[in-house]
Amino acid sequence: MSAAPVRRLRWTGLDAAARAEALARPARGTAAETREAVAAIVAAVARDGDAALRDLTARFDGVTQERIEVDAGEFERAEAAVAPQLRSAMEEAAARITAFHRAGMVPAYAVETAPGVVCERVVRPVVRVGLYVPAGTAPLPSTALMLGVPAGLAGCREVVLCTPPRPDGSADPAVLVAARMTGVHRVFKLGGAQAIAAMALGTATVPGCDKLFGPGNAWVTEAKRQLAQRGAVAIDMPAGPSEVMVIADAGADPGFVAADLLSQAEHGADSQVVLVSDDAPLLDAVERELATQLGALPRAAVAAQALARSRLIEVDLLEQAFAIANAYAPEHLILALREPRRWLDRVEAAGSVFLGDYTPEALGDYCSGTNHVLPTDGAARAYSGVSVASFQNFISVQSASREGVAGIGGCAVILAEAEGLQAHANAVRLRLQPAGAGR
Ligand SMILES: NC(=O)c1ccc[n+]([C@@H]2O[C@H](COP(=O)([O-])OP(=O)(O)OC[C@H]3O[C@@H](n4cnc5c(N)ncnc54)[C@H](O)[C@@H]3O)[C@@H](O)[C@H]2O)c1
Ligand SMILES: N[C@H](CO)Cc1c[nH]c[nH+]1
Ligand SMILES: [Zn+2]
Repeated sequence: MSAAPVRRLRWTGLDAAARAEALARPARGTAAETREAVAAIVAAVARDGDAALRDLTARFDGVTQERIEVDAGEFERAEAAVAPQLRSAMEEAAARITAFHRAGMVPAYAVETAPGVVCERVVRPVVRVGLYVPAGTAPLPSTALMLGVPAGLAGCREVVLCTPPRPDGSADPAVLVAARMTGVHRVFKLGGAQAIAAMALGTATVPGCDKLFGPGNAWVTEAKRQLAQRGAVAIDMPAGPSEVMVIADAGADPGFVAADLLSQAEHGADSQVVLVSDDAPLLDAVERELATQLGALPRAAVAAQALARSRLIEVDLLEQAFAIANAYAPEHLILALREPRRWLDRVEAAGSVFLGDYTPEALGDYCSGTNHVLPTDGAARAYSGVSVASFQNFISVQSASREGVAGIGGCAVILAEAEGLQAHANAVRLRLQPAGAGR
């Protein structure tokens, strides 16, 4: 397969409108069509529960389901089907994901903010969580690790996982092994918007969850958005089609850069890959490498479609590249630069950053230890990737002694009266009276 023509742009020559257009994510299919299709799927699941799940799975996955939930026999068959080498790679990855995520756990704390007044924050797991593991174009057992490990560290009481069925009606064995490895309690063979609706709304078979996690295609992401918007469930973040932006200088290896771009392009036709460089010869060399490497990929057809919607941007100065990256807020940002750490302070919005020529994004996808469930579509401006905290609630607690309220109560009374909220003022003032005075 020959390389798809990747759009090449010179930043300096673009006016404001052309720059905005250059950084806009291309519309996926027709967005309105996706919105309407998802609304209909959600309405069907709300109305008909399991019957709708069976219909929709037949329609979109081509599978007629007797049983939606994975049973003990299927888990056993999965354990037997997964090669020992794959199992130990998953164990190795899970250990590093655990190490990184455990180190980032936020502790409870307490502060005496005034004599006799103690303010605390205690940490509790979200009780029932729903994980989505994609398996449309490729089953992603690594996503089961990325979600299962932090859910386990948080101590969630019920961890439910949905993943699309294979054509024979079974779930991907490696996804099942990863689910078991991380302590997931129940697995359902459901994909797409119907899986999200089932976990958000609950059906006779699938328990309704408090919060949903995980990436997915346009239907999955839109279902999460719609269900969160109507208050049916909380969600982690918008985590849609994969994206990578590479900022490369003249010293970057064009082969490495092309390989990193293709590694995200192969996820799906709607993946976004963008290269920004201050070196025209590097951009030329990457274009040539893309053509060569693409031809050898089994998923060349998918990657070529993604490349056709992506771009190579030439800038005058690397400073401009960082302004572009912060405006675009990519899911993944690779700094293929000679002194990448020196530039890190300039990064304001990105899901995950990869420093230097020897840190391919694929390491973060699988086994460096960081999470690969990350905000897409510019959501990295305000959202962070999944962490243990995503699976926790942080509850503030305070206690004041009689002396404590005596010390700070006057402050509350003044503020309450300024807001015209007399009952608030009374609730404090009553406690400021000497013991037994009029009570
Ligand atoms: N942002 C992240 O953190 C992150 C991480 C991993 C993967 N991803 C992305 O996740 C996505 C996975 O997508 P996928 O498609 O391979 O798997 P998926 O599991 O997300 O979607 C497959 C499901 O989509 C449903 N579907 C298919 N066609 C449909 C239609 N016409 N109408 C309604 N529903 C339909 C089916 O029910 C099917 O089970 C990719 O885009 C990948 O880039 C993102
Ligand atoms: N790159 C994806 C996140 O955008 C994660 C992934 C899973 N497997 C391979 N890659
Ligand atoms: Zn990937």
